[in-house]
Amino acid sequence: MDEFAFINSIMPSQAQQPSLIKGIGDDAAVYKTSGQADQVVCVDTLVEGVHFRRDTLSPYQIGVKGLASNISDLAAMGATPAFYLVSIAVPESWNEKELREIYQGMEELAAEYRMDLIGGDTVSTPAALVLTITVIGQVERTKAKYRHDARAGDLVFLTGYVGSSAAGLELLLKRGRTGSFSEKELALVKAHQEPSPHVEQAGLFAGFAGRVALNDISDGVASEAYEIAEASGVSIVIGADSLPFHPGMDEHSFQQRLDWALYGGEDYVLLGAAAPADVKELKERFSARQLSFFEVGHIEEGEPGVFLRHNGQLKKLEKQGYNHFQKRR
Ligand SMILES: Nc1ncnc2c1ncn2[C@@H]1O[C@H](COP(=O)(O)OP(=O)(O)O)[C@@H](O)[C@H]1O
Ligand SMILES: Cc1ncc(C[n+]2csc(CCOP(=O)(O)OP(=O)(O)O)c2C)c(N)n1
Ligand SMILES: [Mg+2]
Ligand SMILES: [Mg+2]
Ligand SMILES: [Mg+2]
Repeated sequence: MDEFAFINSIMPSQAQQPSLIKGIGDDAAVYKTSGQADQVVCVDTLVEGVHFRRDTLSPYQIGVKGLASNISDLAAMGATPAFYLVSIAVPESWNEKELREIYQGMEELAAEYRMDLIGGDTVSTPAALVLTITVIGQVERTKAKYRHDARAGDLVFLTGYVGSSAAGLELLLKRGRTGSFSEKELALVKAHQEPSPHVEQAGLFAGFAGRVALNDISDGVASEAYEIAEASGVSIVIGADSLPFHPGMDEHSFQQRLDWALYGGEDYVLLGAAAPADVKELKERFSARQLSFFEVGHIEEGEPGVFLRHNGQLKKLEKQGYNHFQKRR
């Protein structure tokens, strides 16, 4: 069984509510309200042993990363975060101080975006700690950005470095979070532990009149590019030499950096596509705010697929990346 095939199998065939704009199939759901804004909602879970271990994230960082990864899904729709709800399942091995630290991590990030905690649930569990966060945000009516909006002729872009989180995770799995790291290594470790969701960037996309397709990088560039390709019915070509890597990865081989970027995931930067003239305009707007914007490829007509241009050759990539059910039957 495959995670994505499972999700497809449970997708309702039609909506009951006329206010629904987008249900399952993008980073978050979008629905109309009677006001000026459309509402945007999504939920994501962190599981001990799957998304973190006690030796990869501190309790504070579990809170930060849990909320950051959710806010990132709102950003991938062009939305501004507003509210969150937290469900926590706690095994006996976690004490009250640690739980408070998890909440402190969420609170500090929430304060940056003026988000309110408005509810949740607290239960016990026999084994691993599970943190499930629902976030709610808004976007100006009809301005949400979708994976299905890429067209042949578009340029493909990224709003930040890719591969850093996987590189940081590898360091953490080797040395643990109390290990010693050089300054460069620490930047990678932090990218894994405390990612910054691209909310300001989301605002620039939402405020842009042109068509933009967007997705955030949770499972790796290859997998997220496939999601845009499949949703838009297009073929994506990515230039290996155009992928932006953190200088902390300089001493690793190019192949290693490429693998981390394409298949590592958890970078929580935005991957998108827009027409060349619009990309030029977006680039200027990003530059004026001193935000990164990297052109990494283009869109062609054809069967949905993702290709990597490397050393003058074009290679079709597998839809590989982090897949929760990959090893199951
Ligand atoms: N168990 C589930 N039940 C209903 N919808 C789901 C379930 N799991 C995932 N989805 C939906 O499937 C889509 C893809 O999910 P996912 O790959 O987790 O997105 P993301 O990587 O942006 O978090 C989203 O629209 C999500 O809401
Ligand atoms: C201890 C540990 N092992 C492995 C990973 C790598 N990892 C776990 S989940 C994941 C993918 C992202 O999580 P997911 O639940 O798929 O987020 P979503 O796509 O729903 O946003 C990755 C790369 C990790 N973060 N920590
Ligand atoms: Mg996402
Ligand atoms: Mg998800
Ligand atoms: Mg995933």
